[in-house]
Amino acid sequence: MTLALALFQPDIAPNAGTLARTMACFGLSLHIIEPAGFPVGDAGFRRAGMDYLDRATIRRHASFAAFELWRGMEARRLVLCTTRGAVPYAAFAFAPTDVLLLGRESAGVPEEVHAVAQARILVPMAAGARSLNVAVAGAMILGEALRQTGGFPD
Ligand SMILES: C[S@@+](CC[C@H](N)C(=O)[O-])C[C@H]1O[C@@H](n2cnc3c(N)ncnc32)[C@H](O)[C@@H]1O
Repeated sequence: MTLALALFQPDIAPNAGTLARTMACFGLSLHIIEPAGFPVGDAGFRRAGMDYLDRATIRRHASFAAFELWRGMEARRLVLCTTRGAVPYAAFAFAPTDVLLLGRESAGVPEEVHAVAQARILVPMAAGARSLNVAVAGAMILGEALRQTGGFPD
């Protein structure tokens, strides 16, 4: 089993496409928790994902409950990436089977999802900065998780 990335009800198709491409480049799977703010096959999603989408492993979950069912079966830890996180991501000890959850662009994740996560991590930012673009935050955190767990392809 390898690291996975999940998007909670993503709003912006090109961000999701960018992350689908990123995951395809590392041979990892992307999980999309519905409802997304764009249809399957959205042009912006395809433009950002380019031909990498042909080799991307993307799994859509109908709801957070359905995602949780899958996660339970795989016995993966849920690591929430959040601007309200307590642990700076580089100081966090990632496991090779973690699923890294990113919130929606407009609103992050609801309280109940915050509460379910086994860990909450953040990319520290300068005072006054609200948040990073979700694809940038995801790429930074994924890179550190891959580095720590030896997950980069040879
Ligand atoms: C544009 S941000 C969401 C901003 C939203 N207003 C909020 O309060 O969460 C979209 C997602 O990117 C991730 N993100 C953005 N900046 C981050 C940071 N500095 N540390 C960790 N995750 C971050 C989080 O998963 C966040 O839910």
